[in-house]
Amino acid sequence: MSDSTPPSCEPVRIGIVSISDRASTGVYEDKGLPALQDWLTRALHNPVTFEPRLIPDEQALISQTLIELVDAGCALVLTTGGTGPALRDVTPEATLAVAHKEMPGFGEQMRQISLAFVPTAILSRQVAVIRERSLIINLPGQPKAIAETLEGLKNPDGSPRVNGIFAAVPYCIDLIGGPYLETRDEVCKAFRPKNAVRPAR
Ligand SMILES: Nc1ncnc2c1ncn2[C@@H]1O[C@H](COP(=O)(O)OP(=O)(O)OP(=O)(O)O)[C@@H](O)[C@H]1O
Ligand SMILES: Nc1nc2c(c(=O)[nH]1)N[C@H]1C(S)=C(S)[C@@H](COP(=O)(O)O)O[C@H]1N2
Repeated sequence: MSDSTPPSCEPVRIGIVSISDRASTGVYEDKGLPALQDWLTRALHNPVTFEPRLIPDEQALISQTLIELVDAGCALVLTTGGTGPALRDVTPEATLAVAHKEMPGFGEQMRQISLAFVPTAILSRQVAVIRERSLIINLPGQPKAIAETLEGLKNPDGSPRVNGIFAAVPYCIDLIGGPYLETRDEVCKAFRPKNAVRPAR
């Protein structure tokens, strides 16, 4: 726990899944897992136990991995890669196959944010779902897309220009009975309705 960790911070287990045929077979170095871990470590005060997985674009294996991570107690699972239109891109199908509820707002907002960065943002079919007490979110495979979609776009003075999707993640996890996530405002200011904000202890 770092010095800046509020004393009340609950520990959280987070699954991070990089889905790439080439990174998983060593054709190129995987940059997805380090990017996910770095961003989440910067954004969260909570002590995090990461559950990292690097797997190829195989639908059954992706679904099985997501189920295992939920069963292992991950309150949040973030995937990167395999959301596009290519024949091997099946991450959304594998995610929907394990869904108990769909959360379409996350995909809609991520495509909106990504349009501020690349015109091909509309090619990402990314989805988010709830399975049991876990929120599973697909992010695009470009490593830089991870911070872009989670954090959004900032003005030169650091104020948010387009809200990243992570702003809504802590309250979503509250609502499914997970740990209370506390973010570093300079990276991502989480939004909760007033009655859901826990007073500092
Ligand atoms: N895990 C990763 N590590 C590093 N770069 C990646 C990774 N995943 C994707 N990229 C980069 O982002 C681009 C788009 O990602 P996408 O998920 O569409 O990969 P892809 O073209 O289907 O190939 P693969 O599944 O073999 O990574 C890739 O071509 C690659 O340059
Ligand atoms: N923020 C952001 N979103 C992005 C991109 C990006 O570079 N940044 N790349 C786009 C591209 S080129 C594609 S093909 C789709 C799907 O990417 P994936 O198959 O790597 O998941 O994500 C899109 N979304």
